[in-house]
Amino acid sequence: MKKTPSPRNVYSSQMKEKSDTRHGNISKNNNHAFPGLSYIIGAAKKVTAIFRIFLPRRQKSNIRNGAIDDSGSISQVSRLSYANSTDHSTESNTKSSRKSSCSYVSSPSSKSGQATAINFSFEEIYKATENFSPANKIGEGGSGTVYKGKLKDGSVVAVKRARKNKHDKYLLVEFKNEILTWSKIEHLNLVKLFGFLEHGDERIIVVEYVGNGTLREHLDGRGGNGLELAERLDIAIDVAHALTYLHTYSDPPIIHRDVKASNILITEKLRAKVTDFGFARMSEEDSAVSHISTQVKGTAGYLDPDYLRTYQLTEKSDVYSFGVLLVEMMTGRYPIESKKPIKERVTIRWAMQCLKAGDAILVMDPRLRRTPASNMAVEKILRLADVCLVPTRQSRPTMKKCAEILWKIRKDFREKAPSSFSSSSSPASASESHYPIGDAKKKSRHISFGNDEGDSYKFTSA
Ligand SMILES: Nc1ncnc2c1ncn2[C@@H]1O[C@H](COP(=O)(O)OP(=O)(O)OP(=O)(O)O)[C@@H](O)[C@H]1O
Repeated sequence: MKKTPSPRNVYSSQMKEKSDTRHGNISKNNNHAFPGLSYIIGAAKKVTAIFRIFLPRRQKSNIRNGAIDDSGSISQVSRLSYANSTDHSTESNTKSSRKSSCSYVSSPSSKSGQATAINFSFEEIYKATENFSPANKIGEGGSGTVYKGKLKDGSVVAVKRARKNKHDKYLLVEFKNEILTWSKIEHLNLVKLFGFLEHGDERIIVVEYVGNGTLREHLDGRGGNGLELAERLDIAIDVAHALTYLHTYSDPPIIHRDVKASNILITEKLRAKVTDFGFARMSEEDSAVSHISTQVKGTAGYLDPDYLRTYQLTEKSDVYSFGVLLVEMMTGRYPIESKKPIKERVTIRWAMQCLKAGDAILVMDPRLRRTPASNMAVEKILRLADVCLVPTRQSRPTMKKCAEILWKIRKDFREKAPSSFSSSSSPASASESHYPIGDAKKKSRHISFGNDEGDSYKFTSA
């Protein structure tokens, strides 16, 4: 177990903040015993030909947008890790087609189950994206710009080009961390890494293209018509599977640290793939180490308060973020709604209060069709969210348990509303009535998920 410094000291005097209000990512560095060093070095040793690791030497707080204090108010804070510069000059590199300075790799088509990532050349990347043609631009994130590309073997890929910042070595550390972590991952519900390019101040990641927008866009109705409950349940289960794989079946276990609706990409069949491993952390080799004391990173509104308080990172921080995500999926709201009345601003707080008052129906996304079966399913999903969100991490379920509970909810919902799973599903109409939710008054944290016959999953929190 790592020795943890006093969070108070770190907060009071050793954090620097910088502002970028577009994003909500948070990164707070505890550098007293910065285990990132040992982690990166350890991980680097394990991979045969590896990156030269640049270790952070200074302390900083990296918070991209709003953080919530105990009273639920939002303070403007920022993130340093990715720079503001939009300098994407291609000229300096257009003549270069040499391989990048990172040389770890193998073929993306390898079936060995080993980590795979191609070390792309500039030439390949330029060809794939037609010189980063604006016509191929598909998105812009806190870390840079994303382009659609086509590799010479015909694979369609997303090319993520990091924003340049020569002065911030954290960018490089994060980039290398992302490649190292991502290259170890292979799961249907996780976006696959194809390769990377790192040379000078140019940092590019090439990943599987998932072309149907983000979950957040779907919830906003920007892609499709807002997702039916059955589709949301399938997506929640996909995310639970992805996180179960990372926590339980990947070697070493991986904590994603930035689970949020905009990091979940949706396929044409409305299934989910989790992306973005910029903040992910691998657990130490030593299985006795159950948590890591580290920089606090994540996104405002999704961040585990226990992690913020103690700097101890465990997989239960992802479980907390997953709880926030479930609430987001059931309500359609963002985790922080700064334009709503005060009591509704922090969506999880508002939703959980309504749930406990027996009014889960009030928080249900107005786009969702109201039926007795869907009302019941939403209530059960919110109860699962409630246990994911308990303040003490030990009391939260594992992701595997969350997946099992969601399967059961889906099975019951399918039995009660088979038509919800057919193609005839349509969004709620304003005229459809609201049905009361049965058993909504349960206030105990000891909850059961199951059918009326008592066939249930139980989870008891503290
Ligand atoms: N693999 C992909 N396939 C298709 N589109 C993608 C892919 N990855 C990202 N995008 C698109 O690019 C946008 C920006 O993605 P990116 O991961 O850089 O940023 P973000 O997750 O929104 O922000 P941040 O990096 O600050 O968390 C996404 O919202 C999505 O629309």
